[in-house]
Amino acid sequence: MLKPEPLTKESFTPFGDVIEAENRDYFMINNGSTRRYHKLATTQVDEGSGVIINIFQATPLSYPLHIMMLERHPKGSQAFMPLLGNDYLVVVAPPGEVPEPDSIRAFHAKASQGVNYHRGVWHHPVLALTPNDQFLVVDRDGVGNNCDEFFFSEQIRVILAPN
Ligand SMILES: NC(=O)N[C@@H](O)C(=O)O
Ligand code: NI
Repeated sequence: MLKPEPLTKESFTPFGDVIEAENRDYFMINNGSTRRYHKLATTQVDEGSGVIINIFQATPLSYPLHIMMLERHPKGSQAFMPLLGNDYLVVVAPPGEVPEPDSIRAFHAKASQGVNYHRGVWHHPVLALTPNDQFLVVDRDGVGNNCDEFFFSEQIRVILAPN
């Protein structure tokens, strides 16, 4: 059974960045009225591609969830930031030719935390916990395929239990 662990900058390092203000460095801007939590994550795109900003509106899958597939974006990073104040789940595996079932990890992301998957990191499509939840998504826009999907064989039973 795959149980989500708390999402922290340190624990997520093999997969990308955590976008959050809590306990992060900042400097003051706008004449002292604003804290700038600077460069919490960086976007990665291949030569000649651009970075776009989207909103994903997602509905929860049913849990416990049989993780049947993971995907990766070989040409660029992909960041998710919750917009409506809800926690969500993140399921990832390290970059590699195919995702290794034993290396799959799940994280419980707080509503104040975003994630930035580095290019090539295997991840499950967005896992909302609240109906019609919305996320700001920053990712790559360019020519060519930027989404590889990998489906596990029937015998591989990775079950995500959120609580
Ligand atoms: N396919 C798509 O745009 N969404 C996925 O990449 C995802 O990570 O949710
Ligand atoms: Ni994705």
